[in-house]
Amino acid sequence: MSHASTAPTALLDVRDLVVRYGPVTAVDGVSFTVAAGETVGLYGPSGCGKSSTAHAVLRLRRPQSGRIWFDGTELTSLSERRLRPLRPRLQPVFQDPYGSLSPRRRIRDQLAEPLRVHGLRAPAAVPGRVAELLGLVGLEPSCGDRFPHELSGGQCQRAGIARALACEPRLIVLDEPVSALDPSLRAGIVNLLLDLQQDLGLGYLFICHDPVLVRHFCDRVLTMRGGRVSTGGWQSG
Ligand SMILES: Nc1ncnc2c1ncn2[C@@H]1O[C@H](COP(=O)(O)OP(=O)(O)OP(=O)(O)O)[C@@H](O)[C@H]1O
Repeated sequence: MSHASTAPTALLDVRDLVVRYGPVTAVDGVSFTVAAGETVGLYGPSGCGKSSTAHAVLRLRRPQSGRIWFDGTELTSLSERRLRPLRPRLQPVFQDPYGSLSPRRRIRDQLAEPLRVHGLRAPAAVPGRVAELLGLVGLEPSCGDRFPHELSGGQCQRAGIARALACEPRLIVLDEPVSALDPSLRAGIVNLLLDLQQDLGLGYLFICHDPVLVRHFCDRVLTMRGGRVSTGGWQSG
């Protein structure tokens, strides 16, 4: 049986992905899998195609070719309408902790929104779940009453992670989630992500250009260069 016709068993299965911007080929035939509970790193220098790969996985950008399977469903051919019920299960956490949240709404309301929109909790159970989410990411209950600009960068990134968790994801795409933070705060966020993965069995696709961090954090690392994944597993630099 050929690879293309093999039924995917991984949580995420990306095959022969190609992303172009006009004449620029940003991703050139990339294939990889992420299993439930596994962290796979996409590592490489600026411009090698990491974010374009992540955006295609999140369906923020349609690839020119290739197939992306998530939890047994092929995403690339799905209409927006049929993709909608899957979206909560596949969540992003981006580099800029303030940019991931709405500046004009209290954290509590931003955590409650996906619970209501996706029907994940009955209205009466929403405040309790919001408190639970704040606790899961190590934020004081009072943080729920604040606006993003009233939180530190680290607190704000925790709130962004809580918002992703509110959707009850199976896979989180972590696009440089600590690189905008003060170095003293990074270990706290990394350890939080590792603890959450252990407790919730999450799969992580971890986009990173820091060789030390990617090695520490990931079960497997794919090194990208010029839109392609180098063969031979881990390569430094
Ligand atoms: N919207 C766009 N329009 C045109 N070219 C783009 C666009 N986004 C990315 N590119 C180009 O695609 C290539 C891959 O970029 P991409 O952002 O995916 O790489 P990256 O590894 O994530 O880099 P960085 O770490 O700097 O974000 C680069 O040559 C980049 O200039």
